[in-house]
Amino acid sequence: MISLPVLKTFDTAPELAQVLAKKIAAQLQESVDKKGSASLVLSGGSTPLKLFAALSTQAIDWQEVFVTLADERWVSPEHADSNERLVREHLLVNRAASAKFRGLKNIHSTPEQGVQMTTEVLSNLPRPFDVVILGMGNDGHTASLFPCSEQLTQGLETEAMCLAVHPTTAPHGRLSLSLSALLNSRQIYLHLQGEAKQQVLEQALSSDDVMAMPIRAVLKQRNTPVDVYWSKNS
Ligand SMILES: O=C1O[C@H](COP(=O)(O)O)[C@@H](O)[C@H](O)[C@H]1O
Repeated sequence: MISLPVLKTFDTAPELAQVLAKKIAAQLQESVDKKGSASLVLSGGSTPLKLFAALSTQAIDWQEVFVTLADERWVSPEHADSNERLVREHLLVNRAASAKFRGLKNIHSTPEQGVQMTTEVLSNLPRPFDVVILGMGNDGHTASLFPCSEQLTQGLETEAMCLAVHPTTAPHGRLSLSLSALLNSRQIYLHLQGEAKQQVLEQALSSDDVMAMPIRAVLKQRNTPVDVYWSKNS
C-alpha cells in the first residue's frame, strides 16, 4: 500500500522546476532504457511553464518519449487557451523538440464527436504512463474533471480513456483523460504554485468528498504514488 502524498516545498517556481525536471527526466530515461520508450502526460493552465522550459533542456532520448495531455480545451491548437499550444511553445523545443507529441484535439467540431479518435490515438501510447503531471484549480478540479460539470461522475467512474466535459465555471468544452486513465501510471506529480493553491490542497486533504473536489480522488487513493510539488512564489 502506498502512503499519503509526499509534499516537496520550494520558495520559487524556477527552483521547483529544476528539481522536478531532473527527477522526471531520470524516470523517463529509465523507462526508455528498460522498455525502449516512455510516456509523459502533461497538464495545461498557467502553472507548468517554467517546468516545461526546464524539462525541454534535459538530456534524454526524447525521440523515444511519447508526450500527451491530461486534458484539452476544444479550441484550435493556435488558440490562446489551447493546452497543445502551450506544450508546443514551451516543452517541445530545445532537446525535447524530438519527442513524439500526441495531442487530444482533433478535426471533429465537438469533444463528444472527437472522443473516439482521441481514444485511438491514446491507445497507441505506452501504458501504464510513466509520468503524469497534474495541476489543480482553485475549485479542486484536476485535468478537466470539474466539480461543476454534469460529466464528473462519468469521469470518475468510467474505464474509458477519455471523455467530453462541459464545465459551467470555466471556458470551452473539453476533452479530459478519465480518472482511471490518469491513475494507470507509475508516478503522478501534482504541481502547484502560490499560497492560494496551498490552502486548496489543505482543504482537499481534509475530507473525502470527491464530488466537491475531484483532486481528492487522486490524493486519497493508495495505488499510484503521488508527489506534490509546491512553490510559494512564481
Ligand atoms: O483548466 C485547466 O486548469 C488546471 C489548473 O490550471 P492552473 O492555471 O491553475 O495551473 C490545469 O491543470 C488543466 O490542465 C487546465 O486545462
